[in-house]
Amino acid sequence: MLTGYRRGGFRFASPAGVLAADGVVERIGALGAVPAALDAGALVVGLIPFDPAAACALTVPETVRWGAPLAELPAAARPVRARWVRQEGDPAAYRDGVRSALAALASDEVSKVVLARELALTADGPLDPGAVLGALAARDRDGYVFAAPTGRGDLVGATPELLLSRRGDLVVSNPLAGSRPRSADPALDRATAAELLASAKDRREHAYVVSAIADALSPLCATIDVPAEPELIATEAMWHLSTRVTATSEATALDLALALHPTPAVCGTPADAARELITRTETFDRGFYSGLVGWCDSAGDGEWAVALRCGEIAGDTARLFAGAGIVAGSDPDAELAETSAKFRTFLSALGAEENA
Ligand SMILES: C=C(O[C@H]1C=CC=C(C(=O)O)[C@@H]1O)C(=O)O
Repeated sequence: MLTGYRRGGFRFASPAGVLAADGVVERIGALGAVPAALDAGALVVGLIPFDPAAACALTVPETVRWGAPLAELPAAARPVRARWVRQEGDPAAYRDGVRSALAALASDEVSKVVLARELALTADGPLDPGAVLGALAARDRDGYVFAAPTGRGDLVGATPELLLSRRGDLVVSNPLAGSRPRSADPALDRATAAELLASAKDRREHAYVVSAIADALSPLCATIDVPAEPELIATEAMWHLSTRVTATSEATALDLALALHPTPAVCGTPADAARELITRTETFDRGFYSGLVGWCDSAGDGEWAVALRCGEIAGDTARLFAGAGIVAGSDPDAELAETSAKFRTFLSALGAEENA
């Protein structure tokens, strides 16, 4: 179901199952144009950008199929056989950006900001987004693996972060923030995880996200449960601090997700000052990276993941994105290393490595 992805389609694999949507009944280019009511059984699927005022890439698809979760299927690893001819990125500029963010933090302009960088890889021929999707799905059986058209190309990724799901009236939001790269040495890997869980700086970075989510959800929910302590979760490349917030609400999954987006896991605190600092510091347009990817149905059920660990594939180029939360006490070299580690899953699916 996943590798059959073609431009104009939509694929979204979550721990609940795989959604394959194809064909277009209606294209929705702005959040204000999302139909207030859908025909029974119809879905809205696609991408919402980091900047909610920018154009979105949502559709009401013609056909919708659901399949078993990836974790229940055999993993068919299929590396993308591309010959890479060029790689462009500017790690030094990222480090400088972190330094200016630290100055903004010191002057109390913001308490947290998430800064991202871009890595562009060029192959000697056209890339197949369906093959990249398949390679990511073979490596990540438990996360949210997706492909969707952006207008310029296709955004393909494997994100660990669920912004929000709603089934019936049960709402789940699972923010992540505070990270360490994993290690191939099991003892070092366990020690790194324990160090992350005990790190006051990372707990602060995480707490900004959890409290923003609790504040935004509370007025829209009849009940809400916010665990007091974060837990650890692992992807192939990263450890993260994670908090699973549960709530009950009658609002739709899309309305709830929009009330949260962008959280301090991708923007910062306070949000307006952080967004301004991001615009001033980052040298590229985030587009759909750190936006939302998912679906909502006519009953208001749905799942929206944060579009991270992803790349936009257009022709022979893959543009990858990764960011890291900066708070007082962050170290520019460590944040750069964190973004490199976050690139790793996508790069290994491409059969590539970051040039030092
Ligand atoms: C912004 C990204 O990650 C976010 C999600 C999890 C952990 C994060 C962190 O520890 O900085 C980020 O807030 C990214 O992967 O590009």
